[in-house]
Amino acid sequence: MSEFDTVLVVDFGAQYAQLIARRVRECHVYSEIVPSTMPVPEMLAKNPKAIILSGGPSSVYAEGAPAVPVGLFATGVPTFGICYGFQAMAQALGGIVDKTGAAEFGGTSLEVLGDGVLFAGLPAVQSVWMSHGDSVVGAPEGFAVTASTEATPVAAIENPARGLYGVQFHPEVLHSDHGQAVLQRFLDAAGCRPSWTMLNIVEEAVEAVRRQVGDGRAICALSGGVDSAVAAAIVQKAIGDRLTCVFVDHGLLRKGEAEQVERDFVAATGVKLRVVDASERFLKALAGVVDPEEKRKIIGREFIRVFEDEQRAIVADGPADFLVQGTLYPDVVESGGGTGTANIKSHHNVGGLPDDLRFQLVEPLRALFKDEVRRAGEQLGLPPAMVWRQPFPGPGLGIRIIGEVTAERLDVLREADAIAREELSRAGLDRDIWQCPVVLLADVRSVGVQGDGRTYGHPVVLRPVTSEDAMTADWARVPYDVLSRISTRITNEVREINRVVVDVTSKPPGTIEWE
Ligand SMILES: Nc1ncnc2c1ncn2[C@@H]1O[C@H](COP(=O)(O)OP(=O)(O)OP(=O)(O)O)[C@@H](O)[C@H]1O
Ligand SMILES: O=c1[nH]c(=O)c2[nH+]cn([C@@H]3O[C@H](COP(=O)(O)O)[C@@H](O)[C@H]3O)c2[nH]1
Ligand SMILES: NC(=O)CC[C@H](N)C(=O)O
Ligand SMILES: [Mg+2]
Repeated sequence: MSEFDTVLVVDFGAQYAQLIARRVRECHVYSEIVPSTMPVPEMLAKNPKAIILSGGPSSVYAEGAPAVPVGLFATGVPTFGICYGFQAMAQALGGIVDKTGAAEFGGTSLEVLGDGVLFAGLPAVQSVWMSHGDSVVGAPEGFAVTASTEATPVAAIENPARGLYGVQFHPEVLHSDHGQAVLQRFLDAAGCRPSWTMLNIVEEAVEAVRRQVGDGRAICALSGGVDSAVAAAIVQKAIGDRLTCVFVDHGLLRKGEAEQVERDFVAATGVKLRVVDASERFLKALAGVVDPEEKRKIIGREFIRVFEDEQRAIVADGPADFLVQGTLYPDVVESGGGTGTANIKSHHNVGGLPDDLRFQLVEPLRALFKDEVRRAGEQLGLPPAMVWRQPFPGPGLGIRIIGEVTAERLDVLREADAIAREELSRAGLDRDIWQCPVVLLADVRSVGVQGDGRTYGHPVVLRPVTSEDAMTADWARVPYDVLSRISTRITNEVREINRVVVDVTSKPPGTIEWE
């Protein structure tokens, strides 16, 4: 018997399918996503202890709407439907789903009815987060209705004898006050043991890499950030010194970054590291380019070209056909890589990869969120400074210069960025702030007065944000005196900049980076 139980999340095209999986993992039960088109025997091969049906954009009664996989309810595996998944379950079992005109979006008050399993011991009235236009108007036979809202009389149903449960609201979002508790009750009812930890995922990942790479060789795209450091540590455990890490100085790094990464990474891990100065080729490729997606694609392509050169350079050692990247789930979903999700921006390591990629990718963290990766990093014994380092995007300062990227502009931004980082650290805010991009509006000028003379310089934008996982973010309330010190120092010390502004936009609607 496996040491831990598995819960499958059947994805009907939800924005937040991974969020469901992650909430299950927070209950110490392993969880992974499968597409709703996966046949039931394939699901059973994964030996699921329970199944969760996700939300999705379709209406169950529409033509071509994704349906519950045939035969699922006959398997006897306890199943929990959420939103679309709830509607699909109700319909499949003979209930009635319709567009009632009673749409609910956002916070909604839910009234618990009777003594069901999912709401046991929870408040009789609670706030839940809704996002639906269709409703279950008739529960299937054998099911009790266990909650309702003003607009939705059938807001939750259950048939504990069959292990089937469904809710109209989204327990996975933090805005549902007792969402995590509802999920926990389902997992308990399904008999899932809380025995899964990050250690399991590390061990599983090491095993999977061993299977994938066999006795081959790999190079790891190493950035000094937490994601690639954890990925490298996992792959090193799997294949030892058949791994070589490659850190690319693309000229878009921050002040002192190349030296710091080279020094600290090798000291902390003992992994073989090659540092490549490729700044000239990146700058050349970016000359004249202003479109963000174009920049991202160029950077993604140049990265790969550098790795190919490196592959040839270390070939004396034997060929390295595998490329390890610290890709996380948000990189994938924003690049449009989820089932039916939109392309927001092409992350260089996913949507920015060239079509003629010859490497086989090794991405042990592709299903995880940053805070989960940090926990894995701690389990692997990486030093806190590495585990807690703020994220810095692979395309670097290239996507923080709005306009063409040039060597001079990079120098200006590097100085401003170094000052902001120094002052935020000095104020002890590193752990409170997720990250603080500094953005140079290179094509914008404004009039200033300095030393009794007129200036006509550029603004920089400070973009301090707080976040749990980079999927959503809020602007950080940095104390005024800290902002004031940053502003004064930047305008005093960086001649080209005569104005500092603060970005007070959450995500959504803004993204964290400006491009
Ligand atoms: N300068 C670089 N040299 C080599 N590989 C890089 C570089 N920058 C990014 N990468 C690769 O791209 C991946 C994605 O970058 P990303 O910034 O999301 O992750 P990270 O740098 O590892 O962690 P963090 O998000 O904390 O910065 C990295 O994990 C790494 O594999
Ligand atoms: O490796 C990366 N390659 C990229 O192309 C990329 N674009 C954004 N980011 C980082 O991802 C998080 C979410 O950023 P956005 O809100 O701007 O999409 C934030 O932490 C960003 O810094 C990137 N990381
Ligand atoms: N978020 C969802 O799963 C929505 C389900 C369905 N499309 C509705 O509007 O009711
Ligand atoms: Mg990074």
